[in-house]
Amino acid sequence: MRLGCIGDDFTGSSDLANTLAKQGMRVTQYSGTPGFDAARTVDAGVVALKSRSVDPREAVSLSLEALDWLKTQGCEQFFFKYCSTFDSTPIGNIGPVAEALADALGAKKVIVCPAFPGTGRSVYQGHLFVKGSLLSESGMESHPLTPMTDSDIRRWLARQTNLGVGHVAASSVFDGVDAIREALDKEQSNGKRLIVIDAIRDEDLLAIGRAARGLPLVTGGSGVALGLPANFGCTPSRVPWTGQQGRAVILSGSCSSATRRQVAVHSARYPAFEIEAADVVEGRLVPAVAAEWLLNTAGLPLVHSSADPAEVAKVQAKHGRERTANALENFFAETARRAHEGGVTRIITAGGETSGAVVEGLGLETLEIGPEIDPGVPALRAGPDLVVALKSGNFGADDFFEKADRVLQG
Ligand SMILES: Nc1ncnc2c1ncn2[C@@H]1O[C@H](COP(=O)(O)OP(=O)(O)O)[C@@H](O)[C@H]1O
Ligand SMILES: O=C(O)[C@@H](O)C(=O)COP(=O)(O)O
Repeated sequence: MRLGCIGDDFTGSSDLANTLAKQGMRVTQYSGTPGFDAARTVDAGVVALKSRSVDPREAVSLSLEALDWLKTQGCEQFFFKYCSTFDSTPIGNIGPVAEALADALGAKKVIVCPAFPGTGRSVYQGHLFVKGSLLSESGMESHPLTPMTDSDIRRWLARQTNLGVGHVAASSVFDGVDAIREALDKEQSNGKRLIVIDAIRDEDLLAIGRAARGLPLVTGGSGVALGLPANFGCTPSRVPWTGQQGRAVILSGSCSSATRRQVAVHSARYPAFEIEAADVVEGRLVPAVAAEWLLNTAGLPLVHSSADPAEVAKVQAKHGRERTANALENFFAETARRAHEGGVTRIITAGGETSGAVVEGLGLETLEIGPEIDPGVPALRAGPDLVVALKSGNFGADDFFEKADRVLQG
């Protein structure tokens, strides 16, 4: 293994794995830090953690454990993957984890770059934009767990860390690899260790990737990983895939705008079961009921709790943010387990936390990376009789669910 990656959620990890696989690396995604050695054929290992929304101390300890394992697998460079919308709170977890990894690796200048132009995320003058809106006006300001109310990544990150936060401006990035290296060195000599870099286009990310050659630690969205495989001699290639026949279901616990559109489009054509969060938290609706409905419903059935921000706020005010999230995540995990037990062979999930809960609930240890369904979302093989797609909240076209199932079938 040459590139060791730590993802702060499961959809994000598959997004990163997808980028690396398309650029020619042989990639495996692991659910949590494995208790076994990676296969010798793996070039890049992605340890998926559910560390985005936990206590910062837990996130640091999970990430350091993953780092230790990746080191023992022989990695030469490490990548910390977080969301292209920089999902975090004023106290973490991006800053604390990046700081701990930098200290553990003795990294003196660490790139921070959430840009992912393929999905409309760009960083300019240290500010993050999502499809033409500032991050704080993109809908992310009302995310159920990590509301992003400040688009200035430098300012937001500085609240989370004791390390100096620097910046490399677009003008240096446009001037190419040497200018980027010079700008990083300058920030380092000014005492800045976490350095936000502007990036607007894929070519910017490729240049940043080349400039990152030899740096022990790189952090960002999957975009900035675009240029890393070339540093290891890899070239873009077609990702092999054998499809999976059988029955499919969709589970969505994402309340992001893109998912809500996808849920609306899918519900107009296929059976859909909308669950009320309060029914789950208060125990009126149990997974057995949802699983039975899925197993008795033909077509491409969808179970979802993808409510709008006002409804989310209402249930959170009554039951608390964490309690509501945990109840729903456990609900989806158990529903998935029962559906798989009942013979389902293709599972499509929407939402990072939701997907993490489902993958852990199903006990899936490793995921092999297949072809891309929509930007940032690959098909994944979890075992001889199960394939999955883990869709990030704001990724995917409006007809994503139908399309995902076609790709999973092969
Ligand atoms: N109707 C709802 N009300 C409150 N919280 C919800 C509702 N539906 C889902 N959630 C919770 O909101 C969080 C959504 O996060 P996630 O699954 O990561 O989606 P996304 O990828 O869109 O951010 C999860 O913890 C989920 O359990
Ligand atoms: O970088 C991204 O945007 C994604 O890979 C990702 O991490 C999204 O997270 P969720 O929206 O919580 O699924």
